[in-house]
Amino acid sequence: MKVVKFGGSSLADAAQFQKVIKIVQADPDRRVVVTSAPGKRFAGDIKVTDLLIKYAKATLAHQANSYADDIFARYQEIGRGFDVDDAVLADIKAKLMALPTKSYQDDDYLMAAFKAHGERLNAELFAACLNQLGTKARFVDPSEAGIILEDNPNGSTVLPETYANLAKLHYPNDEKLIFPGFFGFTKKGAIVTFARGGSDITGSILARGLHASLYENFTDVDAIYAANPKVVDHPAPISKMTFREMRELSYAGFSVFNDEAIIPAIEGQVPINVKNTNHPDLPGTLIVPEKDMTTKHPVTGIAGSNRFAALYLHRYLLNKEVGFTLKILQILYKYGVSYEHMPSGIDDLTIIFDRNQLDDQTIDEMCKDIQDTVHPDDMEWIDDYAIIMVVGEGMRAKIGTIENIIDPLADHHIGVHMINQGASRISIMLGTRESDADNAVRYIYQNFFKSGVMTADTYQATAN
Ligand SMILES: Nc1ncnc2c1ncn2[C@@H]1O[C@H](COP(=O)(O)OP(=O)(O)O)[C@@H](O)[C@H]1O
Ligand SMILES: N[C@@H](CC(=O)OP(=O)(O)O)C(=O)O
Repeated sequence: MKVVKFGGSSLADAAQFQKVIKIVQADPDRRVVVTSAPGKRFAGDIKVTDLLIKYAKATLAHQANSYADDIFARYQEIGRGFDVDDAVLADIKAKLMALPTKSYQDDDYLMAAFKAHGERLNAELFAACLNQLGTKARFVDPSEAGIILEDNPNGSTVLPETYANLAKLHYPNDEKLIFPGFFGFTKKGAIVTFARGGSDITGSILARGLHASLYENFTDVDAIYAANPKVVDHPAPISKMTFREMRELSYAGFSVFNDEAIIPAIEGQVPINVKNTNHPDLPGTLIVPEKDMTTKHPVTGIAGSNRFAALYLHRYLLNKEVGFTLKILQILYKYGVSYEHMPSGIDDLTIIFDRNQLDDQTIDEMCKDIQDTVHPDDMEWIDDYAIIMVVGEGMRAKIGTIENIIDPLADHHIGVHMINQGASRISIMLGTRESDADNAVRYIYQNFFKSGVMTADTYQATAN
């Protein structure tokens, strides 16, 4: 049995729905389908999830608005394209209109419930379209399947009982089960969502919980490429990579697959196949537990992400001082802030944060507290910090990779603030200024893939 997930770009309108339905019908093993909310139809379009966020904010601000009509228009266009029953569309409209009238634990839970309706209504509509075309399908609510998540409304994680519940779920041979992605329920029954891009996580949880033989993840690119195609022109496609490589690359900016979504697949050892809805016959990228790696090709991919900020601290004899780091960690704990990395030198420490979890007021108060508590000689908040991650299982056995990463950056006068080739032996992490990040990815890519180090063609040939 295969679990198959379709992203927002694959379900953006009736024409895309048509392609997805053909894919689902083409393979009887595709028995469990996960849908995202309708995504962008063209550059500059707005995803339904983003419209729902605006709708929630307007509701919280008691502002009159027409977002429910705008959102409904997206579903109506799709439903009309398949002649679905008027009652199905009327039900979608009623659910959208009713959202502001329901009661919620607090504003964050309201936001989660609004957002979740993007996938919920799309899954209901998708099931209706399949049935209309004669393919038996049933919408499955996450509460019915027992997808139980932590009490964290907009960045939740799965609880272990979900897997015990999924073990009891029956999936018949003659009926497709259609699950909405992105959300689940708390033990108290409130809707909570994963972080943005979290429909990938739902697919992965179902693949693990239902012991799928494959998790197919359909999107709008032919493969996962060795660099983001929006940064590097025609990057080399990756035909096969390991779970660990994907985890590191998605963490550092390969947004094609959510970084948390890899975890359930690893736990269940379910291979993932990322494929293109618009070219379903192409093989895409296969993500597997282990792969054969020749030492000739150290790098699989290069990712860059601007979502970071850093706090740099300098104090002489830092290495001799007992409890310096502990005091800082206690301050982070007090503000409920987690850190991503903490590279250090003899007298220096840099703490790298995910900028998305911090507001300006928290940064000010936290920095003041650190200043007053540990009295550093020098302290700097770097708001425009980027992380570049160069990843490849082949790096473990290859000496000299670091030169091929650093040299092109030095040649182009790109400052590197941090290099970390620590615990993970399959990646090297660099810190740069945000404005340098895209160029850093381009120059490193060129050095490995376009010069004598490795070409896109030889890379593909060996990866196959
Ligand atoms: N290394 C990469 N390879 C392929 N796509 C990438 C990569 N890095 C970033 N992307 C982006 O990820 C996008 C697909 O992810 P996403 O927009 O979340 O799709 P979906 O709507 O299917 O969920 C691609 O269109 C591409 O712009
Ligand atoms: N619709 C949600 C969840 C998601 O995973 O979407 P997509 O598959 O379009 O990335 C979002 O936009 O965050």
